[in-house]
Amino acid sequence: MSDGTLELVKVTKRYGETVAVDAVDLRVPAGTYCCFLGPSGCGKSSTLRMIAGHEIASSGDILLGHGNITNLPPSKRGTAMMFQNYALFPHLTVRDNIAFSLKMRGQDKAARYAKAASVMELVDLGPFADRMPAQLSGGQQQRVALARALVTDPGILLLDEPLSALDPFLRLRVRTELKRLQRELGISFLHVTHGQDEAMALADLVVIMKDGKIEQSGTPQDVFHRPRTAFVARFMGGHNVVTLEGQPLTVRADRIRLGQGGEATRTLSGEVRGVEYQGASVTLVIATQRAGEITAVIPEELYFAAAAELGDTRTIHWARQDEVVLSASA
Ligand SMILES: Nc1ncnc2c1ncn2[C@@H]1O[C@H](COP(=O)(O)OP(=O)(O)OP(=O)(O)O)[C@@H](O)[C@H]1O
Repeated sequence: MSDGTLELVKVTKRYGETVAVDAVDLRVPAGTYCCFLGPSGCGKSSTLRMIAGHEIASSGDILLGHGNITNLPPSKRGTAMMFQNYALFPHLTVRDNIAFSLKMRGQDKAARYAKAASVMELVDLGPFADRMPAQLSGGQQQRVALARALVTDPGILLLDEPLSALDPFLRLRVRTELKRLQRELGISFLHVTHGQDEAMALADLVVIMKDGKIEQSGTPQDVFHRPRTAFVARFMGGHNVVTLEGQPLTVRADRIRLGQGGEATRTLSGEVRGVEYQGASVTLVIATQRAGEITAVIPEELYFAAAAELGDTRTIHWARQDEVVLSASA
């Protein structure tokens, strides 16, 4: 297995007039679970495909371990990619699907079947070795795709929306499984997703992209506690973005409380526009004059001590230390 620290240096991808990835710099230390997060079209998949070698960078350098892999063919990079649609060969058994790339590399049958068996064990596919892909469930097909990517002992595994085809229940299970595998293998996983909850649950490093650029990167806690821009705060969810005294700032919805605040708090009042019971908490939307609509997530017992009806006027407050000042951005 190669040393897997990945570095992108001013990596750019242009498709004609479109700049899909714009001079991106990023360092992913070996053994990191890294999630690329961002809205559709922000350049996540293009970045991944350039790392995999399925696209060639228009400019910039991609370094893996000690080597510059920018222009190497995919099979020489020490990376492997798991595709969204799995791309399994329908006429090959699970075992032969998994062993296929070893065959392409000229390994003899005994060696490639032995390796395929060890990877099948890793992802619990042993009992299905002789089945055809059409005889597998969606979750099992997904594990074959995963095993097929891992069979070459990559230094980095690239996953493009690996969970998007699964139902919500299976998605959670496979998510746990991916994290376990990444820890067990000790290699970096680079995982493209639309889902902030997926990124928060899995990542050591979250990279939030917008318009081909990295808007912010850091641990999930960093990004959630200290979003730098309104875009990041909104994209991560659970935040209010307001402008008070000319200063854009964000405060988490779960940091807002009902009633008058004391020292070092910000107090506002407004009309209750929405009340949603969510079990452990109640979500209120309060239309304030000074800061527009504020969403407050109030623990159930605090809410029912002073329940609100639509149209009521309510005072809310938050601690100033819970405010995060935002830098100018869309
Ligand atoms: N082969 C291509 N030819 C031309 N334009 C492309 C090509 N691939 C991607 N693009 C454009 O590049 C931009 C980034 O696309 P990319 O697929 O990297 O985004 P993404 O963040 O992965 O989006 P999604 O989440 O929808 O998959 C988009 O504007 C897209 O239309």
